[in-house]
Amino acid sequence: MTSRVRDLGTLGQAVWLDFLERSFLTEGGLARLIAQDGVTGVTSNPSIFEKAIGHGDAYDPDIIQLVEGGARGVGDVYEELAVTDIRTAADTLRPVYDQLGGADGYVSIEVSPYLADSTADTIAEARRLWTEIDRPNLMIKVPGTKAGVPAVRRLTAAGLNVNITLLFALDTYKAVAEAYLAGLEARAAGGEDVSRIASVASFFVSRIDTRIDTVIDARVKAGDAEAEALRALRGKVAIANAKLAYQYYLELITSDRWQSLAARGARPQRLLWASTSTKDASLPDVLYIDALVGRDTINTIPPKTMDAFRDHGTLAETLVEDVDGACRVLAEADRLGLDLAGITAALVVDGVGQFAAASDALLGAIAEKRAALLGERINGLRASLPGPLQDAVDTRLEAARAEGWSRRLWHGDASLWTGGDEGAWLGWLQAGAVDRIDLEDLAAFAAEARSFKDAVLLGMGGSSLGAEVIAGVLGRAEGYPRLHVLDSSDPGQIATVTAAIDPGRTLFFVSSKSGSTMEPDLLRSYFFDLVERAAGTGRAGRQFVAITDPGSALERTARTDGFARVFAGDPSIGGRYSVLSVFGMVPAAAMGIDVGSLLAATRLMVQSCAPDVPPKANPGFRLGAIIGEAVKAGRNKLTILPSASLKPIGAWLEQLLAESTGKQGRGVVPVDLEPVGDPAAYDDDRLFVHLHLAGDQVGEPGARLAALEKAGQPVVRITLAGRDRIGQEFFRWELATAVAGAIIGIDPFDQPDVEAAKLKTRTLVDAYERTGLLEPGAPVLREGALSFFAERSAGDGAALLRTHFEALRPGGYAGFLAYIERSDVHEAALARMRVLIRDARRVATVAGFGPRFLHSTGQAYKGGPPGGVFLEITRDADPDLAIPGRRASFGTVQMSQALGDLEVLAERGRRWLRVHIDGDTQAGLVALERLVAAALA
Ligand SMILES: O=P(O)(O)OC[C@H]1O[C@](O)(CO)[C@@H](O)[C@@H]1O
Repeated sequence: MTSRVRDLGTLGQAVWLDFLERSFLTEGGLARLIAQDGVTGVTSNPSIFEKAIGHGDAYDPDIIQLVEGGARGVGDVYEELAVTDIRTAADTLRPVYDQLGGADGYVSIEVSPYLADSTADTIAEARRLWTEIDRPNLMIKVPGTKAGVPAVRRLTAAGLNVNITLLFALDTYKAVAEAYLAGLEARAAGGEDVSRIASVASFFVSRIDTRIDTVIDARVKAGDAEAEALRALRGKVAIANAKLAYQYYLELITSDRWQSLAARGARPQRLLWASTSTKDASLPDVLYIDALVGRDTINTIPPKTMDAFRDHGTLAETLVEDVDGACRVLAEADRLGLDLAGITAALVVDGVGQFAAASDALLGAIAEKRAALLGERINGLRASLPGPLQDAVDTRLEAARAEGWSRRLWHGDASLWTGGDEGAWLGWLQAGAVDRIDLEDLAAFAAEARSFKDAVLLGMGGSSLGAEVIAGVLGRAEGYPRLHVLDSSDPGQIATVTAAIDPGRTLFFVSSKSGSTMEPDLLRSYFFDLVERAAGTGRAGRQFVAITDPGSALERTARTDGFARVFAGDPSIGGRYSVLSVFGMVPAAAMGIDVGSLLAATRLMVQSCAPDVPPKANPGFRLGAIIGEAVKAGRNKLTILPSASLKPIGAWLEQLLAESTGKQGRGVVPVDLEPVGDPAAYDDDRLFVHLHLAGDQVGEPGARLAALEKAGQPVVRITLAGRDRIGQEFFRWELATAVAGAIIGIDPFDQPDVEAAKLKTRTLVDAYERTGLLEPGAPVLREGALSFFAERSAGDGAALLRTHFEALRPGGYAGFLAYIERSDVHEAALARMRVLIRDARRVATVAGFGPRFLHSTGQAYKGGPPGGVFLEITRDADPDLAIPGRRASFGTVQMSQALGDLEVLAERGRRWLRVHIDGDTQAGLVALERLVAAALA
């Protein structure tokens, strides 16, 4: 059968197919084109795969199999699918390749466009694909970028077939041709065979005209004096450019340099015309086939254009016709100021961008299919946002995609944040990885832990909050110790834990990344002494376990005191990001929790947030964009509304968000444990996040969310199908916080304002050790059991409180800093006062128990957004508790912390008032509540 397409071969031009798709391959489409039209090759690119895989359901059975077969990430899924298709195409073309002795019969696959700026990464990926696909008639496509050209030389020298893509400019083509020659020469110099290597230089044609003609049309429309001359160049420049490239090729193959390689059997690098479908409907649809026919070249043609050529193409060796005319076209373009060099340079950048966008679309489509397949195995997220916020989030996600944020974040590119040392603090990204936690060792440790009735974890902030969530949400398994978290210097709180345990049958975790935090150190000495007294001198160590970063003071103490175990943290993970590392997993194991399956469930989320998942399809990025854009829109009070079983996650989220983002006068102020109210109670500074565990009652938050949503408040709903999905939220929120930090423009891994309060405390405690004195200042008022400390007096207690609350402004917030025992009763008393203030003033309210919050939200209260108005509550430590070997008691330490905290708040210009309770704390709180109500009335 005759075929006009096949006849191109008689003129020395090979025809390749610029298309690939699974069913087309498996149903014999390619084989038919080979047989009927003499097609001798196939090219693919990210856009082709996007069209093939990203739409419809042809690949779904494979995707299901891949996802179910090992919960793989989307990049892996894509590659498996692409590799399968490329192998099939290569095998279909193999007879052609064999028949032509390797002169043709190739199929091309492109390295990831994300690597276009890195020579080393391009080389590594090309080699990986070459080895994985393992076909002699494979070509690896490398972009003709600055970084791509040196890769061509190295890959050619290594014996790979290379197709250099995205060539527009003659100069780049010359550099690429040179790289091929140099690569072959390097091989020849090493005595290696050069006869089995093929290469093509893919010149993109129509895109040049599209750009130039747009400029021409604009100038003509604007009444350019040269309108006629400009119009005459429409649809001509790209072809002229290609003709000159071909002239260069003809020169090159006659050069001595080439001839000596040819004598060794080397094959010339053929020119391949790509982008040959006509984009401008006013030009002939076979323009870029008809005009580019020449010996030893290739035209890679999309199916529709091939059909058109088959129907009405013209067969003539046009490439060498009227070369002078081509020179004249380019000279005329130059005279008319059409900037071909600028346009071709921009086209390379654009081309990489387009392929990256296609890859993103494809990976996003796979991510969506994967998420649908995983169903409830992955926690859901639904957001209902007011229009402008939704628009800002969408714009951000698209910008983040175009700027490669996901990949840059995973690669530790600090320019996403402040360009500081952020890249050194990303160890948590790997924390969910299988090999990071020694599961066998943890299982052995869990078996040892069974002999204890209770476990007490001594640690602050990130060194305890994660473990507390795990204990509260997952609970201990039968036969394993009950976990008590002690993150306080409050004597009452310490006494409560002490009373709840049998010191001789309790395991103690001393948990501190830095190993130098004051509270766990004091608590360690207190409990060590207690156990020594119960178990006998020299025997306490076996009940103690340290979790700390290598080389810390705590590690040394643990060795000296004969601790049973020392678990080493990862110094590239900051405290608040450490829950999926030993800081959360070791206590989890002690509670009999199956850490392996917790991490396996978590990994589904990690993979959903992987670098190759574009931001819009990436659950962590989506949440981060919502938080970051909400902050930018003034909605910086992230109000946490968990369902009953998830309540403990609030404190962990508070630290993560506040300490990470609350600095330089910006960031999130998390609002936890504030009872949910009616829409009228809220201003427009909120973002509500509801976390719901399947099986929990919808309850208060759930029921009121709809009303809030209706009132135009932004509401995010996160759903967990099971308790073991809690790890997914740890990871999602860590990533979201890092993303929000990038949007807000701060370093989410430091805590610059925490240190100040620590220093003040230390000074006060040290002074006390020397003098036995702690000067709490003189109250401006005593009223019943309450003493008021303020900058100035203002009448009675209610009046003082009224003046205090009058400082609250829209967008500000009221804070309770309670240096009292953390208990349900106290929490409820604070909650009642919070509601009074919120409903009276329409401001957000926060509350923290001291010193616990100092290691958490304290950062944002001091360094974050202004507008905080703080009421500090202290009380007499009665009974107090002594600290072994120290003059200062726990009560003294706690009071020093309260005073140090206030000093720093005052220094930072925050509004403050301290109320000290004499005698019974509960009664004092009741009295205070009455005064607060009166003050707000
Ligand atoms: O684990 P460490 O070093 O004892 O620190 C405990 C907590 O204290 C802080 O450093 C704040 O003081 C937190 O960032 C941290 O999570």
